Amino acid sequence: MSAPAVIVHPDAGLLAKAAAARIVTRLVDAQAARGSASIVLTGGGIGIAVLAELAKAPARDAVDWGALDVWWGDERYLPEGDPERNETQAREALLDGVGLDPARVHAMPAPGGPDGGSPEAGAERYAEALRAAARPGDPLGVPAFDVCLLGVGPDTHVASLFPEQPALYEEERSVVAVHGAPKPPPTRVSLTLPAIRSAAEVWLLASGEAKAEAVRLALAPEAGPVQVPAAGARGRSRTLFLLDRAAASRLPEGLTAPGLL
Ligand SMILES: O=C1O[C@H](COP(=O)(O)O)[C@@H](O)[C@H](O)[C@H]1O
Repeated sequence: MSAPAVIVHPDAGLLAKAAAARIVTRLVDAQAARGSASIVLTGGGIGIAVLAELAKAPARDAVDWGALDVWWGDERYLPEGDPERNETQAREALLDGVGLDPARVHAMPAPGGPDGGSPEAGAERYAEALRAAARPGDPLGVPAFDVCLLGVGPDTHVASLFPEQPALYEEERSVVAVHGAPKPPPTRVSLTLPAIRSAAEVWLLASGEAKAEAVRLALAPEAGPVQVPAAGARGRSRTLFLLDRAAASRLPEGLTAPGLL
């Protein structure tokens, strides 16, 4: 697991633009090296703002969108097309406007699909799709995503992994159903921390004063992932905290890159 690096932008708007530019570079580099790329999307305010900026980015078509696998870190277990689904919001912000291969857009399950209304069955089906995309030897049967985006909640949750919930003890499964989430809706589907850690790069996004304490805790050396899920989200080769000044306002001096605060 990589040690986190912190990059601070002046405000949420610039954070979203800079993260979008960084995604273009990351995907273009991966496609130049291997011919294809993969990304894990997040929901949430700043996560969707980044996708909207990506849709407007002048360099966006440097990405070969048809050679990109799109996965999700979590989904709110709501019917397909529901405006609160992370998938619906991502489609509106970006996905419907670029030339993705529909077979490579791996939406998480919804009630009413082939799972008989069971989020557990949906989670297992998603884990199977991950296994099918993984290479032999990939731990847990999860592909080594080029980049996994994660919003950080004010309670330090990432994906749909909320503090102290059973999903945080999961070591065998890559995808789980979540019941009783403290943020609506209560039923969700989520990658587990071991699955998130299979990503080459994990980028945690946070903006606004309401996230400042969560960000501080996520970077505190003593934080454990059961109490502070964001502290357990790390990439194999790189972990970035992409913040605005307000979200970074409680970090100790010396943790942020010089000249950026
Ligand atoms: O419900 C969710 O919340 C988190 C964070 O959202 P934010 O609006 O506080 O940034 C998000 O990362 C997750 O994907 C989503 O399902």
